[in-house]
Amino acid sequence: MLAHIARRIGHFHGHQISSAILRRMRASLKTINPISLQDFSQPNPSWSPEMRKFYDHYNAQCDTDTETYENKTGPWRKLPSYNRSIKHATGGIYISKLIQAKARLFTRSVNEQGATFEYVAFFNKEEKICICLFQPGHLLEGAPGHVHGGAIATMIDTVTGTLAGYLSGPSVTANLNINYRSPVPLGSVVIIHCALDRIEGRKTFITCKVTSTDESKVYTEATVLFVSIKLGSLFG
Ligand SMILES: CCCCCCCCCCCC(=O)SCCNC(=O)CCNC(=O)[C@H](O)C(C)(C)COP(=O)(O)OP(=O)(O)OC[C@H]1O[C@@H](n2cnc3c(N)ncnc32)[C@H](O)[C@@H]1OP(=O)(O)O
Repeated sequence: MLAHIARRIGHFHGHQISSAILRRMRASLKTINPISLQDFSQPNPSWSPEMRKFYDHYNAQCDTDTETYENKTGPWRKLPSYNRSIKHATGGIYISKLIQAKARLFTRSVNEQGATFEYVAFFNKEEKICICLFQPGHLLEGAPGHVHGGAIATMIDTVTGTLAGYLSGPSVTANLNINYRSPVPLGSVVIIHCALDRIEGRKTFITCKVTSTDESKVYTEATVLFVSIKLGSLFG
């Protein structure tokens, strides 16, 4: 666990971060609470047998043991998912300390297991792709019995953004273009497939497709543009 924390402090999505930002983050580490380092993408009782089956399938093909962080062989890396983008970083971006203390990553802001965004993502560095198993919960309803389009957009933004971050460093979404092909049933399990299209200077173009687990049904297709930024610009 400690090695994992150290890796998270020195890197953002695998990219080295500047020493000034690092100093601020280290200073704020004094307040670290081990409980708050919970990885929310670990299996929990709300996961359906199908979600668990596909998690086991990809987890078995990972390059790092999820529990011990020891190396093994496999093309995938399971990405941990915390409830803050960059934990404990301080700076001028928050209106008040109260907001800073209460801020949570949107997809991890509801504590009730299974109610909203249950997901786990895996990254394949060699192929520059990311897949995410997503089980949308009952609080994400849009059309009756189906998932709200904004919730689907949120997950597409999150997973493509994660891939862009790993490939190009700190980036923000500049353009998100979505075609909704078929409604996603609440409580089902879908796979969000993301792939690098191209990188042009600061611009990273990612394509995305949401499908059923057997990939026979396409629910959603998207293209997303991320623009890389200096991490310091987020900290004032
Ligand atoms: C482990 C933790 C996991 C945590 C995992 C969590 C992942 C969550 C991911 C969520 C990500 C978000 O939602 S981020 C939040 C939503 N997004 C935002 O708030 C971004 C707001 N927009 C901005 O800040 C800005 O507009 C930028 C940074 C995008 C661009 O501003 P800039 O830095 O001044 O750069 P600028 O010169 O304008 O643009 C650079 C190049 O991009 C092009 N460009 C810029 N915007 C666009 C656009 N909308 N459509 C087409 N092209 C564009 C320009 O033409 C230019 O191309 P050329 O001339 O070079 O060819």
